[in-house]
Amino acid sequence: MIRVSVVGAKGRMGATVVDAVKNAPDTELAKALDAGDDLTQITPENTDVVVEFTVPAASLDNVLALVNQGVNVVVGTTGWTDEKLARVKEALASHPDVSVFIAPNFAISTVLAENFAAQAAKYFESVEIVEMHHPNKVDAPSGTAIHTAHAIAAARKDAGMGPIPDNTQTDGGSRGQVVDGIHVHAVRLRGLNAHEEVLFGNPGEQLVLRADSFDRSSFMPGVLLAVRHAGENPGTVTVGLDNYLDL
Ligand SMILES: NC(=O)c1ccc[n+]([C@@H]2O[C@H](COP(=O)([O-])OP(=O)(O)OC[C@H]3O[C@@H](n4cnc5c(N)ncnc54)[C@H](O)[C@@H]3O)[C@@H](O)[C@H]2O)c1
Ligand SMILES: O=C(O)C1=N[C@H](C(=O)O)CCC1
Repeated sequence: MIRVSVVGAKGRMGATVVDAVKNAPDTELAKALDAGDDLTQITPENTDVVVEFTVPAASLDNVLALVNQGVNVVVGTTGWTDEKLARVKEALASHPDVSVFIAPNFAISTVLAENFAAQAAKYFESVEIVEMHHPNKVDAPSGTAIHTAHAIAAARKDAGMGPIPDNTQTDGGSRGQVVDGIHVHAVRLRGLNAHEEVLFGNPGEQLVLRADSFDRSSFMPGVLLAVRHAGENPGTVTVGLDNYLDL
């Protein structure tokens, strides 16, 4: 049995992970901790891997503490930047037996949509991203949309494409946030969970890639997949569930 601890266990995602870990045939719950709890309770003696779903402001410190305690970490919290990733790599250099895995999105549909978007990117002049989430979400744009924008921008750059055409002369904020040259629009609407559309355009044609997570259960197969792979690449940080899919 894989012994899994959950940090952020009282949150929407953390509580769903606790149930998934209890119900999977090959995992068992070790510790379930939330804000204010002492993370030093989690040790390699009681835990094989920690799943961390908290808030962007707390996640880096949690991951650093857990790495320093010698346990593998699977992270779903958003807000990761190159600077934060560099801090994790630095910590792993002193703990070469530990691995960290971060996924902006654990839903298979969304991971596939992002992969398809990266493939489509070089064939379309225009692209914009619309992400739509429940109104309790604290960050915008979503970590997934930022990750998708970077993947599309990298594919456009590899293909030697120039800037996306846009003759907007005045913008009162209505064109969204520009991430790596790509406009990203965030919708917060009661009734939604987590949804993303990537709109591609050429003269006379459009391609729309859309992924919908209607329920948090959509993330659990991906979380369990990452848990089962935890520790495979010790001393490294891996980003993206696509690393564990046959794409
Ligand atoms: N990767 C994915 O597939 C995926 C899916 C859904 C949500 N998310 C992300 O996961 C994060 C959590 O989302 P949520 O909807 O569960 O949020 P939430 O607000 O419901 O839960 C966050 C939990 O973290 C706890 N917390 C806050 N600070 C803490 C700390 N320092 N130590 C321990 N626990 C702490 C809070 O008390 C709360 O219980 C967000 O960043 C969200 O964007 C990622
Ligand atoms: O509900 C959330 O919050 C989600 N956050 C992630 C993001 O910001 O991309 C993944 C989807 C759900």
